[in-house]
Amino acid sequence: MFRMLVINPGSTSTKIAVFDDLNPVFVDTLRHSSEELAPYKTIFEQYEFRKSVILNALKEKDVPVESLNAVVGRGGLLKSIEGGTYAVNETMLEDLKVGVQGQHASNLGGVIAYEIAKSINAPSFIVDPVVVDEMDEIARFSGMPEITRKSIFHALNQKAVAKRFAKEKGVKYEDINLVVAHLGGGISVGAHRKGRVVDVNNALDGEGPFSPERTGSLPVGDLVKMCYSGKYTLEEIKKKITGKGGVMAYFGTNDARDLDRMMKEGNKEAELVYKAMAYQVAKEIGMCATVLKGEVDAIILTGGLAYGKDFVEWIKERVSFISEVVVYPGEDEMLALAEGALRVLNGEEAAKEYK
Ligand SMILES: Nc1ncnc2c1ncn2[C@@H]1O[C@H](COP(=O)(O)OP(=O)(O)O)[C@@H](O)[C@H]1O
Ligand SMILES: CCCC(=O)OP(=O)(O)O
Repeated sequence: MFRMLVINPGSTSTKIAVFDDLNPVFVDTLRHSSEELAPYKTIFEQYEFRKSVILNALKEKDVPVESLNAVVGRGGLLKSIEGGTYAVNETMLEDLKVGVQGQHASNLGGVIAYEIAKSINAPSFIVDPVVVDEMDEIARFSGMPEITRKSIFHALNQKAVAKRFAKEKGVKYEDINLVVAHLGGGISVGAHRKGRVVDVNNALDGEGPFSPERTGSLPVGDLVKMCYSGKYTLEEIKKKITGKGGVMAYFGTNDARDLDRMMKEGNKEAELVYKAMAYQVAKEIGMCATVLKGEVDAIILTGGLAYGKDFVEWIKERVSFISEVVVYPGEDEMLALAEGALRVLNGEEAAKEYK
């Protein structure tokens, strides 16, 4: 039996779990308000805060660090790579610290996993990081030769729920076509063609629907004017797109439950913004259906926002004509991380090397 600590830092939460093989000892979601994270200027400055949250949770649950056989983290903005389980190595640590493709909480997953594992001489891994890239060549064009579209998305959960759906239907993931919408702090909508995510919006950096804390795609001319207005620094503009965009920009919160509550209290503006987010998700799903030439076996809605009953209904009413819509609220990321690490610990597969 192998005991694994699983660490999953997201933009609005740190999810942690301990598994004995695939049996959960505990699973916990620690949500972080925007005020709580506001004092940290960079993702890396959150390192001590997020690590202490994890170590405290282990203490509270009476799980000694020494009882762990491995630590696995959600991997971050590394160079684009194929999916799988990777051993954390020096090159990866450097790239996570720098954030070679940008800044996101998941950059801390591998780093914290490595540090905790090192203290007990155990191995550390990441699985299906946010830079998994299976995009078709045709999907990479932006219309400006200097800019290539990138695959940055909730790869771990999109793949995990897609495989769960296939298993429940008794078919192989590699034999079906799906559109998967991960609805979290960031939103990604991916076209899965026979086991490969052939197109997906960059969920981090200004593509796709707006989300609880991101703008998604913007009217580019207006954005350029804003950039040259002299009113904002580069860092301020970047923050307006990722972190302070979307629902956060309209209402000062990245917690969709606040939006839900405001709507139920009769706030019409909150209702419209909430509905507009669902509208944009539905449009993105429609786009992915065209990528798959209309051959869509199912649309899967997942992530924290998929707990919102109204939100799910608003999306469903626009996309149900395409195919069956299946809802897996929350995520299967913790189990997927444990499974990825266990396959290596059991010797079923070798850990991939990050170069
Ligand atoms: N019951 C719920 N109803 C509506 N939104 C919810 C609910 N539970 C969580 N959320 C929202 O889901 C978002 C976070 O999703 P999650 O997938 O956990 O994000 P991340 O991993 O990106 O931090 C937040 O905006 C949160 O408010
Ligand atoms: C970087 C892409 C994944 C992402 O946006 O995750 P969160 O929703 O957890 O921020």
